[in-house]
Amino acid sequence: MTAIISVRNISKKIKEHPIFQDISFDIHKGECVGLVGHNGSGKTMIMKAICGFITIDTGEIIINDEQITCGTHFIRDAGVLIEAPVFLNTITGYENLAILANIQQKISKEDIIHAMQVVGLGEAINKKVRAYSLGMKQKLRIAQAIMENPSILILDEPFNGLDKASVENFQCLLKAYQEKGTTILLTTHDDRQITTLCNKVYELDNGRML
Ligand SMILES: Nc1ncnc2c1ncn2[C@@H]1O[C@H](COP(=O)(O)OP(=O)(O)OP(=O)(O)O)[C@@H](O)[C@H]1O
Repeated sequence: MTAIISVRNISKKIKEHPIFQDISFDIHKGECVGLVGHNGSGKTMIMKAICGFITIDTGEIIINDEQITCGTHFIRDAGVLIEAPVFLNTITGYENLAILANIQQKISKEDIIHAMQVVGLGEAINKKVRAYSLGMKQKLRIAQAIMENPSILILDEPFNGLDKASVENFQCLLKAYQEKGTTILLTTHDDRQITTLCNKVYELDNGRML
């Protein structure tokens, strides 16, 4: 079976400091793969490379048979949650997502509202983002990642800031996505999420795969 995401021998240095070295792995359709490792081990940077947000020095990244190249070929049909997006505080959560949805023009108002409801923001659709709590902002980021019903999800510590019930809700959501064939790459520092969700786990130490 051809891999949806194929990472082949990628390496990157910044100012002679190795960020990640000789990383290779494949992710097949419907798999949920976990990247784990201590702070600064390179998880986020590898995810950024996979999305085409940063350059790599060597190796290649192939997604759905297309080579990812920073600046020209970004990941497509993917929901990405890496670092905090800049939400506008003075408008509602819904309006923020509507602005972002307008870029691709793939989804309707109902799709945005549905995404907000499934992550547990049903009551906060028309609330200004400045009145959102930390966990609510995290749910808005998740809603943004899933709203276009992407075939790939790249999620960097998606459970951060979520309460217990919201963690369980999001786990169920990810399981459902996986069952319908969504390919998922996630990082988390919580072993329970890895055990519950991931088919495969890759551990990083100082930019190298163990
Ligand atoms: N913009 C940057 N310029 C230089 N070095 C950077 C930059 N961003 C990250 N790094 C370095 O890259 C290495 C890997 O960082 P990365 O953010 O990928 O770690 P991580 O495994 O995601 O950590 P955490 O668990 O804390 O999120 C670290 O040594 C970090 O200092």
